[in-house]
Amino acid sequence: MADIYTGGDDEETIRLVLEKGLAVRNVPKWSVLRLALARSLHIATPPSDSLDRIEDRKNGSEYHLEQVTGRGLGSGADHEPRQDYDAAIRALLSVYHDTDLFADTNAYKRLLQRHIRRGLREFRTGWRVGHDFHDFLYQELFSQHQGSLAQEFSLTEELERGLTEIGVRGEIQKTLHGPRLTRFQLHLPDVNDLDRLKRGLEKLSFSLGLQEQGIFTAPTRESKVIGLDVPRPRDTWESIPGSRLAEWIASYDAKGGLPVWPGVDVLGEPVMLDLARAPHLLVGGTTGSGKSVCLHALLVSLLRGPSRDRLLLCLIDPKRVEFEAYKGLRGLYGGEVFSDSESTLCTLQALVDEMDERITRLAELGARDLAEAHAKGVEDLPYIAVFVEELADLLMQSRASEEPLVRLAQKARATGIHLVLATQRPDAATFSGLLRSNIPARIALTVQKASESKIILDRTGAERLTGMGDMLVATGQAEPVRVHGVRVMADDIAAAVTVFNEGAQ
Ligand SMILES: Nc1ncnc2c1ncn2[C@@H]1O[C@H](COP(=O)(O)OP(=O)(O)OP(=O)(O)O)[C@@H](O)[C@H]1O
Repeated sequence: MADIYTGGDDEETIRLVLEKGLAVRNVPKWSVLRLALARSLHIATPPSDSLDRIEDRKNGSEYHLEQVTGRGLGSGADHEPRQDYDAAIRALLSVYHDTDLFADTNAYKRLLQRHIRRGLREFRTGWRVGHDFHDFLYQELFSQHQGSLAQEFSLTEELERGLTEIGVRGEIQKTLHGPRLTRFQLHLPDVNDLDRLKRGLEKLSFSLGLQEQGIFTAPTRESKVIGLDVPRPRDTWESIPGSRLAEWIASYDAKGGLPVWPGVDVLGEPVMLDLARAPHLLVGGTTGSGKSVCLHALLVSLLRGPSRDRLLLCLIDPKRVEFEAYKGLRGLYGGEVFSDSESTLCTLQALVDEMDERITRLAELGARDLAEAHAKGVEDLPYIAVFVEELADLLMQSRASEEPLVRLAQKARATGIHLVLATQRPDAATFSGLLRSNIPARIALTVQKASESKIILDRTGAERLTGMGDMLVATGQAEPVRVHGVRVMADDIAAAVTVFNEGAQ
């Protein structure tokens, strides 16, 4: 009898990882199972027992402990290297689950299977074919490492040398560490040094070997002191786990509205924006920049947020992959995730009708907006947050969808209907003038060209971000804020959906 079972979706993930991710031949499938186990053990909370249910057994497979943990291997062979890690893995899981799994082999196998299936699910939801799998795994497994003192020291020295090279005389007064960047507070005795510094930023990045990632300046309150945000090597980055969202929401006291937390600022403080005030948002970034993870952070914020009992989500996903995890949500507008162009167009038109009805209703109530209607005790008008996963695909499939989108962007603000439009192709055809002028809030993840940054933010800069959820968040007129995104994973989404559904019962 086999020890570990997988489903059809697990097997498909294993196949993709081997063929497209690791790009290797003749490597056994169970080596991916081992990677999946390592991935799952990096998550602090135990895998859920719902992972015991295997939907598609027919296309699944079976594995033995000999393959996965090497049980029994090498024990008798004289000169072969020992490859039996079973006791080590059993010990690891015993500590993780705080139970003696040496005394209960069935429980051991069950937990091992849960971990492996959770790890595979993380690969499925976190990694996309076409993205670098090694990079993905590296980030997943090693991103929590802190920078050493020696690294910090050498970065300071290199920066001082680079500043001299571009002719800037400055003194580093303070060094502050954020999750990915180090902020150097630089005192410039001569104001002309500021011009030299700004002109020389590209050379300075080059001198520090930062390639396309840039050094950004940040104003400070002190006279003649400027902040220089310098990216650190990737293995010193601190990832921002999805569990932080629940903490931030719990300590948020204001009632109502649609607060969302895309991530933390350069120094690690949470950054919030209220979608109800935004009132519509564009999220742009090249493929692999972290757009989908960012959308999940916004969605999880809403599902756990203060208006969760008055919220409908309208999810439109022409790619059909990103919003799978929300299919069981009770608060889905229209009861489904929309993907084909016909039903999407109908839905957008229905939203325009809903908006018009709400405008009349608000006028009758004497309320200026939905928040005022709620304050007057109106119960039957929930907020509706409309998420479009890929605006460019939607418009390519159905140009007619633009008209209802523009009408919503122009007039839906007061009625509590808010748009979040995401695209990996921020160009003038996708984000047309009419949408641009009515979608004031923007999030730019890393883009390839400065011109794309200008389309999203009306300024350059996003082409010099560090990728993987690094973003510039602009609301209204204020300067964009640099934000490192929350790393939301499948478990965070599943937990938020459960919290929401329990409240909706
Ligand atoms: N906030 C984050 N912290 C750490 N890593 C991240 C973060 N956001 C994204 N990543 C990494 O970047 C990868 C790509 O993210 P994501 O799938 O969201 O990109 P995308 O822009 O939606 O790509 P595509 O447009 O191809 O779907 C993730 O698998 C993850 O490894």
